[in-house]
Amino acid sequence: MMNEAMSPDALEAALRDIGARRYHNLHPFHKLLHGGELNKGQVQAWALNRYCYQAHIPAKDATLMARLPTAALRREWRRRIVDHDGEAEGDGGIERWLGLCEGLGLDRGYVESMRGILPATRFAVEAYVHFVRDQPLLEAIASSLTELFSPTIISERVSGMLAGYDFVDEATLAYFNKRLTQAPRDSDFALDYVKRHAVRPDQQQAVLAALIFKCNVLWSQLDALYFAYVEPGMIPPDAFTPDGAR
Ligand SMILES: O=C(O)c1cc(C(=O)O)c2c(n1)C(=O)C(=O)c1cc(C(=O)O)[nH]c1-2
Repeated sequence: MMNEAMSPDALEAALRDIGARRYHNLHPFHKLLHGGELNKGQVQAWALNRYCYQAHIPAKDATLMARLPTAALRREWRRRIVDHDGEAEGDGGIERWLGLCEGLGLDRGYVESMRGILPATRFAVEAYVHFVRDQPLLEAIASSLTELFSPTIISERVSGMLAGYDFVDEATLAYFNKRLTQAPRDSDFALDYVKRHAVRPDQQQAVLAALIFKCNVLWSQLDALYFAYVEPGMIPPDAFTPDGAR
């Protein structure tokens, strides 16, 4: 534990160092996904499970927004909810994620029901929602900072998947185009907030821990996918089975 406060820039460097060592671009499942080395069933399993994450993000952001003290902060944060839910039926990131799932041949109703989600996916996603609901606001905001690192992985993913899979095209991956502008806008705001408000050493250690927690939320979802659909291939009862009965 450090006893002295870091400068805002040193704090940013420490946050970025966490991303460099723990962000989910480093996970073996992502390396397979982006390298074109998975089969269609494995890519379907990824999209299906990630739907659970996407679908919970607006709930997470609504609980965070409820605790923001000013109209200016709430206005800023509410854009995230609109980005995911859209302004109208048929619009927004969740809809685009469903489009990705359908483009991969999954049934929309099956995806939305979340019946085939891995138990560990659900636990990880719920842990994130509960963390943001229950922890101090500063830590809740800091937990979104994985998005600082997402533009790089999204670019790698889109080019890797287009090159690697004949069952994927640009329309299927449309979700990611918007994220390339939304994520930097959101993470710039959150980073600025954290640098201005995490001034004491205990606050700085808490925001670093929050980012580590969030990296673990993302990492453990990929562990579960790897264990069920790559090796040793242990699919839990009632979870999605590629080409199998649903
Ligand atoms: O494709 C990715 O690897 C990736 C990563 C992350 C992230 O780092 O948490 C998010 C997203 N995508 C994403 O699409 C998204 O909407 C999102 C919201 C959040 C958040 O914590 O509020 N993270 C992410």
